[in-house]
Amino acid sequence: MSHDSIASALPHEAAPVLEVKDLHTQFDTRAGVLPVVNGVGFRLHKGKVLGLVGESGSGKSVTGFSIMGLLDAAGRISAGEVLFQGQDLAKLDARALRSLRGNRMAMIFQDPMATLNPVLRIDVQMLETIRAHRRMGKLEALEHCRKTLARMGIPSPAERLKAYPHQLSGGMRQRVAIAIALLNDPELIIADEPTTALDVTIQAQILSEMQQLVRETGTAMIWISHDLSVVAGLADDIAVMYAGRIVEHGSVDDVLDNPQHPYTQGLIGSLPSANQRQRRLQQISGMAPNLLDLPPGCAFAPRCPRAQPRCQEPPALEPVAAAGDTTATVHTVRCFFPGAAPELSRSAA
Ligand SMILES: Nc1ncnc2c1ncn2[C@@H]1O[C@H](COP(=O)(O)OP(=O)(O)OP(=O)(O)O)[C@@H](O)[C@H]1O
Repeated sequence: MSHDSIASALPHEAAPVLEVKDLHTQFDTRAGVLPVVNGVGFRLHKGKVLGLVGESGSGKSVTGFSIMGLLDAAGRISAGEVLFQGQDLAKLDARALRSLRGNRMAMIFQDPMATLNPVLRIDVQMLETIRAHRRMGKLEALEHCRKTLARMGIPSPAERLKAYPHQLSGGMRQRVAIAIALLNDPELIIADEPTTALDVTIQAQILSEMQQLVRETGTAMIWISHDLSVVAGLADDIAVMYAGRIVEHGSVDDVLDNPQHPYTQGLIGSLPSANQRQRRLQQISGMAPNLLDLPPGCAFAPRCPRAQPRCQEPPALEPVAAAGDTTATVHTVRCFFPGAAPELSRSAA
């Protein structure tokens, strides 16, 4: 039984906020058609955080852009569905997508200046975001802006509202960009490595604020990161991407305590840990694949210590154990030879 049929057989499952089905995204490049997302699928429920992880170039950001309708002119969804509250976003035109973004769904970028306009005061930018999507008197809207900045841990929000972006520190700018994304109470947030450029203490504060926000508002969130340790503390589920495919998916506990795919095990093995002096940092040998020349079977096989002749065929995403009668995400792995590597689990790290 495939993962999809198991997931749809779960009893009394609430409708997901987002369901991505067999998503394929390509770019036209000079060298040819680049297949960047190659059959990604998952469900995301209200109040849940999915951590999308993988090495640079694995297709995490393009998955986020595809969902949000933010692909540039060279990119397109070539197959699949992106069901947001049941509506297929892949079929909406640019105008309809624009009206959903900043309103019912929002994206947060690594660089806050992708959101902020350098020549406009913060209050002007925030008020514009509110006015574009809802009716609110100016005083009420300003109060809403102040509260939203305060919610993101910004001190003296009334003063910050009068500032220009360059008058704020990098961490503060990112908090403001996140506050703008939150202004209209989105049902879905996609955060693309928003804390990667910040120092670790500010990163930890923002992660904890985001976690609280999800608990309070029930927003569903995708947190994109190359860093498993960041998503470990924040996400409910993890999807590990390699060469545009999900190779392992499940709850944080399942994926980190019982990783089955050699690639997930490699990512966990490369994490620095508290007892690092007793354990050598491991590397995943070899290079990420050339997307223009993907192997016919498992894309990870050329780097995989467990590869066998059968890996010339493409493995499907299959459940690790028989699905129980719970609504928790079924732990799945895309590998013909999955297996535990207990010395690499989070508890051993
Ligand atoms: N606009 C584009 N045109 C052509 N190729 C693109 C475009 N955007 C992304 N790509 C290619 O798609 C692949 C995946 O990129 P993506 O940004 O999704 O990776 P990622 O997993 O998010 O990595 P990173 O953490 O480095 O951002 C890369 O090979 C990249 O070069």
